[in-house]
Amino acid sequence: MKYAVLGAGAMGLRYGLLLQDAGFPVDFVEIWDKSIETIKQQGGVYQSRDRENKHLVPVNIYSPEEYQGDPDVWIVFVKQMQLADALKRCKHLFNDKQYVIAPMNGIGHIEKLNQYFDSNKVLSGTAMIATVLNGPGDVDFMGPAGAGSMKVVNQNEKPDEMTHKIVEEFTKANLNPELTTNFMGTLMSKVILNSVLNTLCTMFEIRMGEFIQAPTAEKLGRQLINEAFDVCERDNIKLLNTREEEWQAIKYASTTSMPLHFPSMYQDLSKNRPTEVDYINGYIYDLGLKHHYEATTHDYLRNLVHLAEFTKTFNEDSLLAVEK
Ligand SMILES: NC(=O)C1=CN([C@@H]2O[C@H](COP(=O)(O)OP(=O)(O)OC[C@H]3O[C@@H](n4cnc5c(N)ncnc54)[C@H](OP(=O)(O)O)[C@@H]3O)[C@@H](O)[C@H]2O)C=CC1
Ligand SMILES: CC(C)(CO)C(=O)C(=O)O
Repeated sequence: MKYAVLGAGAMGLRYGLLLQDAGFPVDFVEIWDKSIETIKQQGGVYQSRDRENKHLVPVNIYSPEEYQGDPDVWIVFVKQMQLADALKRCKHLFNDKQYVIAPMNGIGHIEKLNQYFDSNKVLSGTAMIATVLNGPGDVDFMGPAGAGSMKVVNQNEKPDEMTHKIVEEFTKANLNPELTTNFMGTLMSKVILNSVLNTLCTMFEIRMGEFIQAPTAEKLGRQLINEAFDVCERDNIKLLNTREEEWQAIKYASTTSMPLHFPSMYQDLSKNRPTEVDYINGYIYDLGLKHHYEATTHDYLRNLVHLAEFTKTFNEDSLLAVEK
């Protein structure tokens, strides 16, 4: 099938380049001007693995306004905050034959996708695939070839022929997809993992492998997991994991599958950009509120991440102004 990847950042490039390498036609539709300019100018994307073997891979890249293709499947990988604008800029490109899959972190994307795609053609999922964007058009795949895995899930929880074809082609591309039929349970299991790892590693500027060695890691992690599970139970979400399994998944990712990874939230903070925390811990807190339950630890942590964002953009001049 023909794919268009919306977002040529870390994950968009990883998915698109792997599919292209497996022989499928891929176009990249990018919303970040600097990235389009750089990729066109350098004649492709620089791809490396664990910082080694950096090489140039030619790609097709367009702005939404330039693109004229009609893909079978859109793969959407932008930050949650960018999605509404990205979809608006692409709306002339969408039609009712196309499917969309968006395995982004956090929750906030589904209702936005539903403004343009019928829910029967919306797939989401989760990506346990660590990837770093060194800069525009320069992507680093973390882990050996074939590393990482993902879950694929239909919004209507009814896998059809197209779903199976997507899973088959993603398998050929080494993305290791597993099909599930529990929409919210699948998404929330990853939201919970990110609510622990992305926030805590980001604020302390540490890799996942450093976090997990901390004597307090388990206590911190389990408290967040317990609160998030309490919220999900109130919302009748049947999670894929038990509380214990969720902690073990965090432990496994941090010790075995990606210990050297700084979660993607850190990559935002370190470049002085806003994070997705409102779509992760913020989503858990807001969902709790709907059931008159306050997930206070998640709220507190969300605000700590916002404090970290603020300190990164703090301007010394404003302090001088306060002194006067
Ligand atoms: N990276 C990962 O390992 C994983 C990410 N995800 C999820 O995938 C989705 C897409 O994330 P991801 O692919 O990581 O994000 P991206 O790499 O797409 O983020 C790139 C965006 O960051 C901004 N940016 C500005 N300056 C820079 C710079 N110097 N270097 C890098 N980026 C810059 C640009 O937007 P602007 O200028 O508008 O700020 C650009 O569009 C998110 O939901 C994320 O949580 C899921 C699993 C793993
Ligand atoms: C790869 C992983 C799972 C690490 O938490 C992730 O989702 C991220 O970096 O945002």
